[in-house]
Amino acid sequence: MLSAKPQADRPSLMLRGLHKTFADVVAVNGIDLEVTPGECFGLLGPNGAGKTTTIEICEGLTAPDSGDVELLGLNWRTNADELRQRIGLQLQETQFSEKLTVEETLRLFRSFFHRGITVEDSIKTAQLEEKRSARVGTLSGGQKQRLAMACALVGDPELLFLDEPTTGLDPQARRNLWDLLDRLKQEGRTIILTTHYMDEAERLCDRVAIMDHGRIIALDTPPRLIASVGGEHIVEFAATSLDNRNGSVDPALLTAIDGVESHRLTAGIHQLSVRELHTAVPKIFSVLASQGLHLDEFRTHSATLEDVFVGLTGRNLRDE
Ligand SMILES: Nc1ncnc2c1ncn2[C@@H]1O[C@H](COP(=O)(O)OP(=O)(O)OP(=O)(O)O)[C@@H](O)[C@H]1O
Repeated sequence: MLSAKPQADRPSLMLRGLHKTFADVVAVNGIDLEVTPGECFGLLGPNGAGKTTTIEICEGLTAPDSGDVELLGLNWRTNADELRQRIGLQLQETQFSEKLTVEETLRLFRSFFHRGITVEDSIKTAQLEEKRSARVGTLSGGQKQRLAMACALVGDPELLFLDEPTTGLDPQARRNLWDLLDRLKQEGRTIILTTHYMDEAERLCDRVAIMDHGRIIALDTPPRLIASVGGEHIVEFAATSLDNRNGSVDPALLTAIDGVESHRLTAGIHQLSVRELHTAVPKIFSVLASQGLHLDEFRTHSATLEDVFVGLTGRNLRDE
């Protein structure tokens, strides 16, 4: 049985003024952050935003150029041995020995820790019972990710770092990993994860920091971040004029509609954030009709963290 006991009296992670530059690339550009015990905290952002560099500095794998890192009230300069015993890491890619079995791999990792859970419990937690005697080289991508998770858990860590835990997994394997993370959260562990999947951050994280160009550009709970978009719904459409001349529509006519909170035009697609679809959509249609426009595309969706990123940067996360 897992037995993490978070200390409620101090942050599990505290970052102050963190900077890291690689040659001429500023990877981390002044990050301040506190993560509370028991929290599942997400670093979210496009490729190259600085998530991995930030998490690797936290893990003691990369030295910052400047700034302070405190984990569980300890730091890497003076408490490295103790920290290694108390945190769990899942790196973006883990190279296991292909010839070892799942059980042998976990025995090896368990031997690194003075205390922890049994190999048996770690196999059970990661639902790898059927694969205990399989060589690592024969595991599927999802099973390898679960093995990496089991290795991160075998020391019974208070604080768990997961770098893109579900990247490259099929939808079912992702859901299985989410279920495992739910169980770890219920046990009160502090989890810090990076992801570029919006749905993953929304589903798993108590709070999320959205990163871009080495900075945190927004930080809050997913519902509050999404509420910051201004409307619960996003309406997207493309329009052309009936006489095929000009499909443009004056944004002021759209933002004047009651319940339309904002308008953006990207690559010919109008994007409106809207409070209530059933009142706003008929009015959008009548504005378009009054301008002699007809719709080429029209879709709506509930606002997501992706829309928060677009609202803040004018770019899509996936464009990077
Ligand atoms: N060891 C390194 N040497 C040189 N540049 C690096 C190194 N590590 C990271 N970078 C650069 O720093 C920037 C931030 O990279 P980082 O991997 O932290 O971003 P990320 O948000 O984790 O992206 P991804 O989602 O693609 O992993 C990028 O421009 C990257 O190319």
